[in-house]
Amino acid sequence: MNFDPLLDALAGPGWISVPDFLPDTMARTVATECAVRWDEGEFQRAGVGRGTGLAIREDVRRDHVLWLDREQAGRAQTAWLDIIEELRVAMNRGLFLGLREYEGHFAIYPAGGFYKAHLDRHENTQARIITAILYLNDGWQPGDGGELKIWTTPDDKDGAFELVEPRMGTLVLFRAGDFWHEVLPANKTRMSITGWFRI
Ligand SMILES: O=C(O)CCC(=O)C(=O)O
Ligand SMILES: [Fe+2]
Repeated sequence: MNFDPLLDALAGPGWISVPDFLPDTMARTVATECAVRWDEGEFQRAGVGRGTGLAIREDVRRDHVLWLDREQAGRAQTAWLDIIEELRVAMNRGLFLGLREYEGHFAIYPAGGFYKAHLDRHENTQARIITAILYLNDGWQPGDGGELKIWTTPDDKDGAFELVEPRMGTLVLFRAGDFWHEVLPANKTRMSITGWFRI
């Protein structure tokens, strides 16, 4: 894969949205694996914070997550983790980010789900450097909701923003500590993989 446009965007504006980053056939198989694990009841309510500060906050976010795990990954999930690893190496080569690992989870927002405006960097740790989100919604249409609202000026939560439609195969990358973002209420079940490259 050619990651140059992604690296240029991260070095410049600091964020990018890439429609059809994953070919449809592959994105669909990832989505199917996600749906199967959901049906098997393997997801948990997502929390806010980390460690002993982790709390369920229905006023802040209403998604359910399942952490990716190479040991338990199906074929599609493994293929995704391989692409992520290639991207990690490319970012380290091109941008000298010194990223050591990736942590990611499937996320499902049932109808009515949202995630209020936030930054992806936890208090007291700088470890999450780059956020990567892959959307898995087949046939997403305006009106389905669940757009990602991202404020496009670093550290700014009031100014210019863009809305990203969570369409099957779209990838969003941004510098985790710099960009305020929010998931608008979903009107239909919304699926994705969200992950972070860490130092
Ligand atoms: O799914 C999205 O569009 C964003 C999710 C998010 O912001 C997060 O999980 O931290
Ligand atoms: Fe986030």
